[in-house]
Amino acid sequence: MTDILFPPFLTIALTGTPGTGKTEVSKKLESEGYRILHVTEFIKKNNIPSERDEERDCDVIDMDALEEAVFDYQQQIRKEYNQRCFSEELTRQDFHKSPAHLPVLIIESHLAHYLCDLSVVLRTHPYTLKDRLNERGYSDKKVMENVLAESIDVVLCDCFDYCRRVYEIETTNLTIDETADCLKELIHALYDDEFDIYNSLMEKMNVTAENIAAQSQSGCFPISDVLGAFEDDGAVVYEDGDDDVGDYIEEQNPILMKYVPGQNDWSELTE
Ligand SMILES: Nc1ncnc2c1ncn2[C@@H]1O[C@H](COP(=O)(O)OP(=O)(O)O)[C@@H](O)[C@H]1O
Repeated sequence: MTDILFPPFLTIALTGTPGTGKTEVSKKLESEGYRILHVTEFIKKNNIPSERDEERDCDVIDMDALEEAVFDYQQQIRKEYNQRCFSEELTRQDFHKSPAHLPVLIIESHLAHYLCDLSVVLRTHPYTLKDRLNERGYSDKKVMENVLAESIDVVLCDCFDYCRRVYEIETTNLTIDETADCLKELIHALYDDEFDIYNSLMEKMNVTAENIAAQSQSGCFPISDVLGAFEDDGAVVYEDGDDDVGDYIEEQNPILMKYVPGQNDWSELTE
């Protein structure tokens, strides 16, 4: 029962230097029913403030405002998901049967790793990236800035500063569909892995369906409320921000895994 009442809802960043395929790959997943938040569209829709940097030919976003708006959005879809999960009595097995049943939101943007603590970085060989960005009509300066950033792992290094788990998919010799397949394989395995960690935390804290039922009519409420309630009873809560489970396993990290087609076994993510 506990898994029905408390499915962890994962938010995963799909990040990478511009031109590495984030938009195309996420659109492919979206067409199959996965939940995707495209940050560029989200910024426009929610009127997130930004300033134009003419010299670098880009917009500088107010990250605090973006973070707040994304957090509100996550809360909303997490609540919708929990209600659905409860009313349809979804089980752990169901989560993998349809993308709509999987409690995962993918945030797609070169800024996404500032908003999540799990990230997947798409990588592309700088020569290939250069061609793609030229085709996009970027100025020589902007092409070089991005190609250099890809060469020296700028996004990857940022991920290590901001995220507790980091995965790379080398896409240079993959098609968009193949990259999307790698990503799907990874997020399903990652979800199972996080689920096990989450359950072990629940067990440690003696959070059972009976305990929860005693506290809530519906069984649908934010995990922070539950953790708070058990903390009042003397339970130890690993907390540093809003991701309690994340902090619990923080000592294992940072972890970096690279996707090698045909060789990865995502079922053993933590090893
Ligand atoms: N794996 C790939 N193979 C071939 N072309 C790709 C691949 N990934 C992306 N592209 C092409 O590169 C360009 C940039 O892709 P896009 O998804 O817009 O990147 P991003 O969102 O990371 O900036 C597009 O024209 C896209 O079709």
